[in-house]
Amino acid sequence: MLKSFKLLFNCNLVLSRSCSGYVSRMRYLMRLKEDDEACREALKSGNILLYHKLAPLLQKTNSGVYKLACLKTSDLEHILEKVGKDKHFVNESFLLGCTDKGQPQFSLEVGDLDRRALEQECQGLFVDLRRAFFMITGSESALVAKGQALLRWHQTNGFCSATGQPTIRNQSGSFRVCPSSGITYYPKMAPVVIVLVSDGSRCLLARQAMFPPGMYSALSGFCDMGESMEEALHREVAEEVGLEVENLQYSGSQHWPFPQSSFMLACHATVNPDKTQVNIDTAELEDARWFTFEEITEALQNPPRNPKEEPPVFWVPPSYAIANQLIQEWANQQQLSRK
Ligand SMILES: NC(=O)C1=CN([C@@H]2O[C@H](COP(=O)(O)OP(=O)(O)OC[C@H]3O[C@@H](n4cnc5c(N)ncnc54)[C@H](O)[C@@H]3O)[C@@H](O)[C@H]2O)C=CC1
Ligand SMILES: [Mg+2]
Repeated sequence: MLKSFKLLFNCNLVLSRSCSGYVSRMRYLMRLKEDDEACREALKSGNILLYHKLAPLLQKTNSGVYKLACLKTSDLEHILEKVGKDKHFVNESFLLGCTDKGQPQFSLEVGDLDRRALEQECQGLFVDLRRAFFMITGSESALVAKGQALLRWHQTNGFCSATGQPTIRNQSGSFRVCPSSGITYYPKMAPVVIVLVSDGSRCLLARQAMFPPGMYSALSGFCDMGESMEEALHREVAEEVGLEVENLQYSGSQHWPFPQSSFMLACHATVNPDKTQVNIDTAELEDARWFTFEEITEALQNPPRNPKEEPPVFWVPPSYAIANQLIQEWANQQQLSRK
């Protein structure tokens, strides 16, 4: 018994020595997800992102730009006590990941506490997430989006759909379980296709009535049950603008926290340049138009910077959104083909 234990112990040592930093971090996170005690321990030396009614806390740096606020657990405990909350409230946090240096990261919803008092104590500002995407970097955006999505999922999955009984979270928040039925619920994302359609020299962008004024994006839509990505993509373009696309080219994927966590699958596609007449489904879209390379270049170079200022007449989603990536790729391709 002792011999086999020693062997196992040595194997683990060899494994951890031979593992790359990335592999070690992933193994560490895997353990935190599954081991409540280890996760509680990690929280003590972790960083926490704060959300007030799902709006993340940002802090202004000395250079005047905003960054995502990552509070040390011990500092947050102190702040909570100052605003009249028990410091053990930090244990409600959910595990998000860890930094390159192995520092665990968590998210915590503080919507029941006084927003102004917290902003003052933390020297920050709770900002609507869509607005925050224009204010922080890409890697911060991915983390803050994940944090919000996880909080929202837990807020809306507090009861078992089979028994109606309350579900209980594990310490990391990687699942909830109904003690009555034994059903385990895991956080979910809905698959969504997004496609930038080109006729060779122009690209097709559309807007929904709910978009902010002037913003146009690539065509998108939720996958139906049983559909492949390709089928969903052909169907969505046909439904929304009455066109048949060909030459699908996969570009990439992204988690998107709205409306309830989407898994975005992004592609390029083309239409026959002789068949570009759009026929809009007005129940879904307010407008859909073909944009030239010059219009796209101008929009990419002039994103709206200050939400208080009048936005440009035509603009595209922020650089973090995968729609922006598709538009960038198309513009780069056009530039190359024009040389
Ligand atoms: N990250 C990015 O660059 C972009 C992300 N998106 C996201 O993609 C999502 C889907 O795009 P839409 O064009 O609005 O989809 P859509 O064209 O399928 O229309 C939305 C409608 O689909 C129905 N629907 C079907 N399954 C649904 C589900 N699982 N959840 C919610 N509604 C469902 C509802 O009636 C809803 O009103 C948007 O909510 C948006 O957040 C959209 C464009 C760019
Ligand atoms: Mg759509």
